[in-house]
Amino acid sequence: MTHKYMQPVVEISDCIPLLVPTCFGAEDIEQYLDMADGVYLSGAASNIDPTLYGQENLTPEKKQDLARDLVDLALIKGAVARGLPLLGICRGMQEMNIAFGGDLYQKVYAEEHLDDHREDPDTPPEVQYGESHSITMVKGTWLHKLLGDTISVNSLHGQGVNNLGEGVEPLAHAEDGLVEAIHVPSLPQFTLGVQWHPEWKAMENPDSIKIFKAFGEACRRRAGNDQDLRIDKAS
Ligand SMILES: N[C@@H](CCC(=O)NCCCC(=O)O)C(=O)O
Repeated sequence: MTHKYMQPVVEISDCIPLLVPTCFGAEDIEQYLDMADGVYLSGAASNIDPTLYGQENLTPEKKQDLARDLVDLALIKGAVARGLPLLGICRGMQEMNIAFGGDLYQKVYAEEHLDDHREDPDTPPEVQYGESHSITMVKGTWLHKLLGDTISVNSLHGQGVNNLGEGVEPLAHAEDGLVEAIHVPSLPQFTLGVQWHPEWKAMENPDSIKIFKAFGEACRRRAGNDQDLRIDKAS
């Protein structure tokens, strides 16, 4: 978990991060969840083990991280059971879809009907995380109310959501139709997965600010602590 992912959760969501190590298995997940008011799943370069969604591995040249897969799937299932808000970014959104029984395109770039959503790794980070394409929100959804009809997003992924998991619904699509945001509207809590990276320079992006604020508010509602009780705001 890098500073890039943590900073907006601290500075915009106004949450206190509690990091869950992925190297000790999922045994202690319930104890971590006892201390949490929400679950935030970051992106990462590794691909999810496709046997977890019933497919053979079509990208053996790519890194996997089964330890993270197992911990994050357990975190998602625990968060669902406990009514904890869920925010997943990029790989985190892909994990959410798999946790609900969905699957992925293992190579979005090899699908004839889809564009290549990968970054150019030979360019500087500012270029890799720069605006890449537009997405259109599904009308009538809460994300449409929050962000409007369309926004521009960055794009740094080779895989993408194909069949949606049970109860998972799309909130936004890319120009080629690829699912760019999901939620699980049958659940009472805030759920949001996004395929782009709102955490990148989030303070400079009004759409990212709205997303991280919404997550923070959902966490505070879950904690039963809507009011801002910070000492520096008390006087
Ligand atoms: N392997 C998946 C993961 C995509 C992803 O999360 N990329 C982010 C990597 C860099 C970062 O964390 O900022 C895929 O390729 O679809």
